[in-house]
Order: sequence, then structure tokens, then C-alpha cells
Amino acid sequence: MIVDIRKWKHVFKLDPDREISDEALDRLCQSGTDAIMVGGSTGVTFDNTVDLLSRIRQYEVPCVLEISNQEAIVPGFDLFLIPIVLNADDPKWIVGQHHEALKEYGSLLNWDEIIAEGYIILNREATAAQLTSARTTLDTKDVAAYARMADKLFHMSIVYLEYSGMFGDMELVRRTRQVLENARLLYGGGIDSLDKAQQAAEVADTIVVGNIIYSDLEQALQTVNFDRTGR
Ligand SMILES: CC(C)=CCC/C(C)=C/CC/C(C)=C/CC/C(C)=C/CC/C(C)=C/CC/C(C)=C/CC/C(C)=C/COP(=O)(O)OP(=O)(O)O
Ligand SMILES: O=P(O)(O)OC[C@@H](O)CO
Ligand SMILES: [Mg+2]
Repeated sequence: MIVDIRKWKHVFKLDPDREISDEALDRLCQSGTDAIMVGGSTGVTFDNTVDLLSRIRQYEVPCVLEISNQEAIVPGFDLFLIPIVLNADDPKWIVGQHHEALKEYGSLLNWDEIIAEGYIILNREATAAQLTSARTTLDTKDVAAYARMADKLFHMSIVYLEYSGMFGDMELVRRTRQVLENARLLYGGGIDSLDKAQQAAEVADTIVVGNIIYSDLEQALQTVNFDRTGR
């Protein structure tokens, strides 16, 4: 399947390390979301990723893998998203893991299926922030500089403002979006209602909804229904 990320406005992120019933998966896949992203910062294995992929593949919705560790690289997704944590203090999460993975898979890859994501992690409590030792105390200028680095210097097609676990600063998201020329701005973190989905969709290109899926499915499903005519 050819997947055009430039058309995505809403994405559900499913964590292979968390349980989801067949009924819930059915409703998510048929919700009208633009894609299902499979990923999580910890506990993602080859087996739980294969299992989730095979269940999602019963539906037509595009299904992409956001790779978080080398052991859980599973073929068969429509796209592979590779996080590069621009504000990580530990270079392992900027180029280190990637270097190891490319030593293993470098000659086998279809680069048309691979997209780098310039991650900027802004919630210091998030597992991903702790894992990567992210420098989360950043002001708007700091974030804009990382965003430009991803967009103009590294020609990445995604800048991902990651607040996983909390709803972020929408003014900062809006200002970050303004400095991007080519990259798409993905926003994720704390979207747990239609109202928050609407707020985030007004300032980002694509919104990503994760944790609420597991605590309140009805609210999660509501997030698809924001007004798509604004941006
Ligand atoms: C042959 C074949 C199958 C080919 C395809 C394979 C392929 C595309 C290979 C490419 C090679 C390559 C460059 C791979 C990258 C390898 C790698 C491990 C990179 C590191 C990625 C990284 C920086 C991970 C850090 C953690 C992170 C940012 C994860 C992103 C997901 C995320 C933030 C989830 C949120 O997690 P959550 O669990 O929700 O967190 P909370 O608990 O806080 O809610
Ligand atoms: O889980 P939440 O807080 O919705 O965040 C979504 C996503 O950005 C996580 O990587
Ligand atoms: Mg999560």
C-alpha cells in the first residue's frame, strides 16, 4: 500500500506492550483515523509487534511501525518511522541505535518505505524522555531551532512534538509549525477528548492519540471527529 503521510490529520498510536480487545481494535481501525501507528518506548518485542500487526491487517487502514528497538523490527508494515531524538542528551538515541541497525539491515532496505522523524520530547516525566535523557527544559526558540534543524538542515519530513502523557503548550506547537517549510508537524500527548483534539489539530498538521485508547475508548474514538476544514 502506498501511504502518503501528507494526508494524515489523525493517527492512533497502539502500543504492542498493552492489551487491546478485538472489539476495541475493530472500532479504532474503522473509526476514520488516517493511520494506525504501532509503537511504544518500552516492552516492545518482535512477538508482540507481529501479533498486533496481524490483527490490524484485517482492516484497510494504513499501518506503520515506529521503531523503538532493534529487536522489534518486523517486516510487513506500510511504512517504517525512525525516531531521532534531537534533544536527547545521550547520542545513542540520535545516531547510536540507528548506526547499529543499519549495520544489520543497511543493504536490505527499501528506502521508499522509511521516514525519519525529528523527535523533540517535551514532557520530562514521559518514559521516552527518561530513556533518552531528553533535555526537556526548552523555550520556544530552542524548539524552533530543533525544528529548523530537522526541516532545513536534515530534510526530515516529520517533526514530532512529543508530550506523551500530558497535554502540551499549544502556543509553542503553533509557533513551531510556523517555522516549518517542508516537514510535517506531528503533535502527540494528552489528547483525551474531542476538545483537545480540536485544539491540537488547529496548530499541528497531524495529531497522534495514544494513552486514552487504553483508559477510555469512547473518548479516544471521539478524537477523530474534529473539524478537518480548518487547516
Ligand atoms: C528488513 C526490514 C524489516 C526492514 C525494515 C527495517 C528498518 C526500517 C530498518 C531501519 C534501520 C533503522 C535506522 C532503525 C532504527 C533503530 C532504532 C532502534 C532507533 C532508535 C529509536 C529511538 C530513538 C527510540 C527511543 C524511544 C522513542 C523516542 C520511541 C518512540 C515512540 C514513543 C515515544 C512512544 C511513546 O511511548 P509510550 O510507551 O506511550 O510512553 P509513555 O509511557 O510515556 O506514555
Ligand atoms: O499517549 P499520548 O499521551 O496520547 O501521546 C501520544 C503519543 O505522542 C505517544 O507517543
Ligand atoms: Mg503511551
